[in-house]
Amino acid sequence: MAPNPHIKKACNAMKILGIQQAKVRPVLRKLRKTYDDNWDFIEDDNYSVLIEAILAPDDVQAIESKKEEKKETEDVAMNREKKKAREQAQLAVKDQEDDIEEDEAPLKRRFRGKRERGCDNNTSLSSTSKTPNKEDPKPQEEDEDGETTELPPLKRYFRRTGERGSATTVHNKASPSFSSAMSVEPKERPPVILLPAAPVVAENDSYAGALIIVDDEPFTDHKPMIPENCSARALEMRKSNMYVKKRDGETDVTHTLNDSTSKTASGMVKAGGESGAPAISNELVVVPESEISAHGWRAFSNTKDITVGTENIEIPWVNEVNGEVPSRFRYISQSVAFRDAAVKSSVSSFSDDLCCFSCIGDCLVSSATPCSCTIAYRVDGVLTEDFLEARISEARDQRKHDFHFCRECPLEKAKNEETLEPCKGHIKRKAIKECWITCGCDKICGNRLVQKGIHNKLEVFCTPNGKGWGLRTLERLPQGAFVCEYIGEILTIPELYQRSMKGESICPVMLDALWGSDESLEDNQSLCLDGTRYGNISRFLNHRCLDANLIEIPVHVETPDQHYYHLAFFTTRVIEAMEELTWDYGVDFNDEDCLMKPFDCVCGSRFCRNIKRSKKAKKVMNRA
Ligand SMILES: C[S@@+](CC[C@H](N)C(=O)[O-])C[C@H]1O[C@@H](n2cnc3c(N)ncnc32)[C@H](O)[C@@H]1O
Repeated sequence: MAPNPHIKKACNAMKILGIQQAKVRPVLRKLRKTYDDNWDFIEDDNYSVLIEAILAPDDVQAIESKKEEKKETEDVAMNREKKKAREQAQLAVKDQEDDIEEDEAPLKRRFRGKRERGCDNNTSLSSTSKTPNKEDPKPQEEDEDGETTELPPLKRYFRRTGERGSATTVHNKASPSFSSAMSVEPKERPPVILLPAAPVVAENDSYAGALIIVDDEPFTDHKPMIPENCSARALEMRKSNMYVKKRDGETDVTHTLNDSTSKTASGMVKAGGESGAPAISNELVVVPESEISAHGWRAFSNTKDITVGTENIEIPWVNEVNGEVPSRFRYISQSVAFRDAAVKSSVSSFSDDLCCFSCIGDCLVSSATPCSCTIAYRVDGVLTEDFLEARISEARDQRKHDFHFCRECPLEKAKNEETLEPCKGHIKRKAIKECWITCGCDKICGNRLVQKGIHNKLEVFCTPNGKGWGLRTLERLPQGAFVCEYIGEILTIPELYQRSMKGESICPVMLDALWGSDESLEDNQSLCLDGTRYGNISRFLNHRCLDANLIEIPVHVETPDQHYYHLAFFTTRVIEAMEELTWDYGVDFNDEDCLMKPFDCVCGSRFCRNIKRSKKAKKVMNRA
């Protein structure tokens, strides 16, 4: 029988608190009986019922009535028992902490790829993933016991007195044991922030669940994080997660977990409940505040919309696997040139033959003049079957690959080696040309699809099989549908190499569809996109060898200059709701020169290129 995912989730949550599975399971069994298998109750409020029941196992019945009581008086702060339970749990964590070798700053850990632990999988294509059994391409199954050697996330982020690294202070009057476990008193206290590992989603509010400690910084800097029009409901929902520390005139006023009102000097935010005792969050992460921008904050805390309002629709993120949050990046919905890239978008550079000057209305439906731009879209907003099939077969069938070869390949030149290696070739790709403002048609024209942006319901989620974060659709998508564009910084190839040389994480996609067709490609014309620092949801798309459900197609919109184009992802087949979206990065897992840091592919495709196969199997694959 398949393991019950709720049980696994509960055990994982308890493991984070240092409570072993053996203790959890029997109590869970009791609770399930008591609650008629209603997991909502058990999972509510970060398993508070379960924690209580574990620490007072004979009291399940009492807990139930307590729970009801709590429901009635929604804002009454957590009762003593619960607080005690949490303190004890924190203490347990603290005790285990002694074994941990602390050798790097907590923030680094948070942002660095930690594929082994699930989702802290820095988006960069250059991080290393969990090493799977290369002989077994199957995505790694969730394995309860398989994680026993790993450190629970909570432990990793807590520091203790006297430890190295950036010192942090967390005052916690409500929970002395917790406080003492975390207090470090350096000569100069740097500002710190507590991140809730699993932020709360607030309904009808764009801000949710962040927890702030502002120290020695004007509070106004953090204003965007706590909108003044924040709803009472949102405040309530966050009360268990938000604490504000503020320098109030000459006095350093610390509003702590135990304060009756956590109120800023300006009176802007009241984080405490009516009872005056905000609950302690059991999944706090201490990070130096100095390294988190206000924008970064929004990205972390807003589970409801990772795009921070920049897209047509909200795109939530969820983590049902562990307590990690997505790595820091700035969300942008349009690519931006980093520095040297020659990207020219001017109306004057469009000659009449580059646009459908004489079209009227919608180019896809008006038949008076055949539109010179349209080649790919159908009136129902998807790619024509012929166009899509041709692109898929070009991409997947190596025999149909048509290559351009550069005289001096930008990729080879950027290596700065003594001898210039010959170009390895760039696949010729047919591009879509969309109508633009220079065309005669209307804005509603069906040949303006990619430029209108994302319109499907998508979600960023933590994959359960070691790939880190991924992107999935929340609705059924037809074949040939536009999903999203690869957005990032537009870099020249020399700029990309500079980043790579510095050891920076990079997540590049080459815009090389026309390299080699142009005899004299200048340095500032050989371009790529890097979504690491600035990017959109496409930075969460994971790789799948060959039979991915998305394909990337070049799209020209506002730049007749062919060196820069948009790279848009379309569905290769019907995709059901909740399916992960993937594309074939085109990585050669044997290429040691590859700019992208290698990862061990767990795509699960039977065509996976990262598996050592017998010659016979390879032949079969090539024939497929
Ligand atoms: C563009 S990012 C994709 C998002 C990423 N999973 C994250 O958590 O931010 C690319 C990185 O994801 C991981 N990844 C993507 N596809 C993978 C696969 N098929 N198998 C293992 N890791 C994968 C690799 O670490 C890769 O460097």
